[in-house]
Amino acid sequence: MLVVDDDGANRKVVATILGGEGFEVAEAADAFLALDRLDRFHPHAVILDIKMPGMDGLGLLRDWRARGLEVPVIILTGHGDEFTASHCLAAGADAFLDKPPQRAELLLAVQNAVARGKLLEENRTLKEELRYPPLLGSSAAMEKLREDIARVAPARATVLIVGESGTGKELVARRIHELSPRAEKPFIRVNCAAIPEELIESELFGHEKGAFTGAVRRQIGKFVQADGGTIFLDEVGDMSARTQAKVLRVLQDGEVEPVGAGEVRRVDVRVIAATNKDLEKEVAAGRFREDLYFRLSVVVLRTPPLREHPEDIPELVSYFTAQACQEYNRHCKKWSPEALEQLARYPWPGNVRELKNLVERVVIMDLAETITAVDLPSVSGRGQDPELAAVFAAPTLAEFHARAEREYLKRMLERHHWNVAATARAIKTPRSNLYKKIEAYKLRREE
Ligand SMILES: Nc1ncnc2c1ncn2[C@@H]1O[C@H](COP(=O)(O)OP(=O)(O)OP(=O)(O)O)[C@@H](O)[C@H]1O
Repeated sequence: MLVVDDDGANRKVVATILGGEGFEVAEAADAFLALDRLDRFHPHAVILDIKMPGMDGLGLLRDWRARGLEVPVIILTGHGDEFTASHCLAAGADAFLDKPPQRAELLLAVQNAVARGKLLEENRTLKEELRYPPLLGSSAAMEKLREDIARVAPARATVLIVGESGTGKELVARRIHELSPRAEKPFIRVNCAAIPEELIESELFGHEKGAFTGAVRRQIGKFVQADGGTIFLDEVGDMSARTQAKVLRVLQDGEVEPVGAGEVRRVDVRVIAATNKDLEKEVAAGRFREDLYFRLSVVVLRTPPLREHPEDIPELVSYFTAQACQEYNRHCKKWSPEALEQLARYPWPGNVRELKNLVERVVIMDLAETITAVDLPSVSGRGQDPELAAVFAAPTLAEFHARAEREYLKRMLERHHWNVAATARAIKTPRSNLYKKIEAYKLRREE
């Protein structure tokens, strides 16, 4: 349990009750320490006071929830009224108790919170597994990458991961963290390209309340959140010169300066950066600081584009198919050898991400049990499907119906190897009707 209260005597009361029941209790006297304890101890629940100097309990709770921290929170306050209670519950508190806490009431709230926390944790593990699959691929290129990851993980060295979009740079960063001595500490990802220029500095380094217009609350920066752990700067090539200078300072001196704070704080953070830009070119063009580039690129790992290791496609496809079938509740599907060959010939400009999306689309469409090359028009013509384009180019509705029907029948017949009886059965139309349509649309088997 984590007890957050600026009043030491109150903390002791709660800690004594909980300690007496065998709970392990950590304490924090303010919002900053609370975050630190949260990271360090991963408590099963937090007992939080509202009135505290600096950031109050409600602000802290909102901040945690906004960042996706789901730890159960029990609010304890001496100023309990309905208005505050409804605010706390709306902000994501699990329970709201008056001070001084009644032993039985407190224990019941804690037990409920712990039960909910366990469910959350199970849920999170499942979700994480869904979101962060293992780094797949047994090709020589992927084996080499895995070896490099294992080699650099234990050191504190900064790592720069370069590679095209969708090649698994984030997965690599997570693996490095997981295999490092920091694995139990936070892994914080910042997508430098997704944050507006004027916000990135306070996002990374935090800001004081009132530091600029709109800074209504104090914000703890990502570098501080990552203290003891790893920060992953994704799309690092997209940082402004000003932010680059500040990041350089953290790398050189381990110091961060929240916007408007006027003082620095020391952090111990391992930096992993990733980019799909050619950073050397960016340096040459004067858009990226050379000194920062040298600092970041102590170790460089390259994630290979999928077209360089097409032999991994069957393994990836089988993993993503099983995953999608489970997620969308579909029967498990197989891929025909021809379909897999077709995938191997495609150049995959969007790499593994594109492959994963294609597999998901095919699974959702819920075609036959075996997926054949016919089901993959988008990869056979580099994303173009002229037949379908022709259907949608129909000038009238009647013409659209006709073209769509023709195309549909043609594909269904091909899927059933032009066995008219089987096709008719599959699409639930009389065989005679199908023969008529084949005549009318002049459908012929292509050899
Ligand atoms: N080797 C791999 N094994 C399993 N999944 C992978 C692999 N490579 C990529 N993926 C999956 O492909 C998707 C894209 O991966 P990721 O986000 O790590 O790519 P990225 O290189 O960081 O892309 P971007 O540069 O666009 O951010 C994710 O869903 C990831 O799980």
